[in-house]
Amino acid sequence: MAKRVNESEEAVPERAIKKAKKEKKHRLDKPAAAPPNAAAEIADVAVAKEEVVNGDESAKKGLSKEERKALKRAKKEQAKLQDSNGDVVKDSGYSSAASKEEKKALKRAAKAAQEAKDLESVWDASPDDSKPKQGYTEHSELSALPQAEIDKFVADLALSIDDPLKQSYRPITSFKYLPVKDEADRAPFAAFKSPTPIQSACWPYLLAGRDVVGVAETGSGKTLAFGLPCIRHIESMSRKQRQSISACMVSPTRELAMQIHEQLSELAKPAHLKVTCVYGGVHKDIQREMLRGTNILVATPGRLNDFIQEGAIDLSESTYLVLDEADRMLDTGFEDDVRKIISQTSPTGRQTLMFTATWPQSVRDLASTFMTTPVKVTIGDNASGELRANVRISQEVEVIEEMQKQGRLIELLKQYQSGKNKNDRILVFCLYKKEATRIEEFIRRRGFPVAGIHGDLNQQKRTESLDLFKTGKVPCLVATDVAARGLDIPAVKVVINVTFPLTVEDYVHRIGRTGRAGQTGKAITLFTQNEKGLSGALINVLKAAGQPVPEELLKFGTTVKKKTHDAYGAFYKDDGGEMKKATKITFD
Ligand SMILES: Nc1ncnc2c1ncn2[C@@H]1O[C@H](COP(=O)(O)OP(=O)(O)OP(=O)(O)O)[C@@H](O)[C@H]1O
Repeated sequence: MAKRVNESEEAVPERAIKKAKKEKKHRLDKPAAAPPNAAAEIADVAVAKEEVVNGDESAKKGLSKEERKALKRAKKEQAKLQDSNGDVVKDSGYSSAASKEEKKALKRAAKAAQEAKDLESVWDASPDDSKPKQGYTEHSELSALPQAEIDKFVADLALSIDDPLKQSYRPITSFKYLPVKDEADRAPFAAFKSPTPIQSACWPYLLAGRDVVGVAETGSGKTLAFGLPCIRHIESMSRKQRQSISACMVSPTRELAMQIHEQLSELAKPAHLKVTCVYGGVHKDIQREMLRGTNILVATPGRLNDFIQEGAIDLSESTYLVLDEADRMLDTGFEDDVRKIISQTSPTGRQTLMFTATWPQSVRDLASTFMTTPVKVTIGDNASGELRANVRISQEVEVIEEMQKQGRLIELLKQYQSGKNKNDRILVFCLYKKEATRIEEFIRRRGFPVAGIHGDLNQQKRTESLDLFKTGKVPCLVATDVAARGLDIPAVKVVINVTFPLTVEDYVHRIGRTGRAGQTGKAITLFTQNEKGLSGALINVLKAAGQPVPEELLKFGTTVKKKTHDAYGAFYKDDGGEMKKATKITFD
């Protein structure tokens, strides 16, 4: 069961505190005459705290200013309470003076120290000193916020955090609570008001060096959620450690890899780290040249494995591994490639991250085999990670006949791309490459400026089409599912699904190209008899997002069938590596 953050605060093990209390009880001659009062309690906590902290300066750093002060006060008090034999000589009245806040602060202090120890044990999986020693110190002002404020934040944003180690970090509710070495490190966030929910919930755990599965709606800032801690991870390394590729981020499509590369390069500027992108469909020579001095590698799996095989890339020192669109990466089409990649990364002390908007049951077990006690962060009142679409997208489903589709598409384009909306961006999805070519031609013939992106086009043409669409020079783009995941294209007003995708997960990603970064969006789906096997799953997605479910769709049935095709993932696997043929379905 997922636990809401901070709910488990009381459940933090305070073994050291208990031990100190026990020893103290033993020492006292008159335990019955000196029942534990607040003063003794506080002193005990202080003793325990000291026990935990003393041997470890870094743990001390885990305390806020307030916590340190409270600790000092408690220690002083304890000294007053004991004579040279260690016996209690008087009740100083501290119990009444000791405020609840101080007790709370001490508890948090003990917890912070314990967490520092726990964390160390996570990193101690690597016995040598060649791995980064990460640590996360909660900003003192964040620690000082009343718990009620944190609880409200968690409830309002529906953050759900399931942490087997129960570290219960407070979400980083504001950029000012983000630990930075230098104020310049905040520059990449200058345009943003506050961290998105997935960023605020994940950052503390990622900065602390934990493995994380992050599930949050499309367009919710997951790239920075895993990108920022990556920079910090490498900054915590010695110069020598940084000489190899320290971090590797894997993405299912070339365009998404390029986009991650672009964002990470911005983020890495203040730290002077080099980010390089390798993907299929272009000559290897230039990419090979670019690899020298790389700190962070962004790649598609096939090209990455090619380079590993020929010895141009060595991931043996990579201790930060991200699978973006993780469910896609772990599905049949990519699983073997991903296994190979993971087997090449550092076997010890590796931090493994998986991010996605959809987290089907079918990949969860496999994912856990690559991770160490991962924290699962889910956003959106969806602790179990059910399939959910972004609720700011209004979804319309029209059940029609196959032969009516083209006519209806033109009607929709006329409706949404005329008058003052002439330049509104519309993304049209098809299922097959040949279908995309045909639809693109059809739209062009009807007088609409249009571009296309799919696997039959060479990379230059794909990049060109995407640029034309991104910059608004061409307001309509026809795409296959190569464009379904991750692409962050500004102001896509409408997504039209001419043919439904193979999975409802892909549907959620396709429509997620609109309504990004807090904006609203619209998705129109033409649904035919041919896709009726997916009607149940689609109905669930519509209902969960509070969207209307047409009667005609209900007629197809509400049963959710198990995913049947192993080709999921192999379908648009599109990098330069060896292409694995889809096993059950063949595509044109
Ligand atoms: N804290 C923030 N506040 C506002 N906008 C943000 C913030 N962080 C990131 N963004 C912007 O939100 C947009 C979407 O981010 P991103 O592409 O990382 O989403 P995503 O969650 O990875 O989406 P998808 O699931 O489709 O891959 C980007 O334009 C990004 O610049």
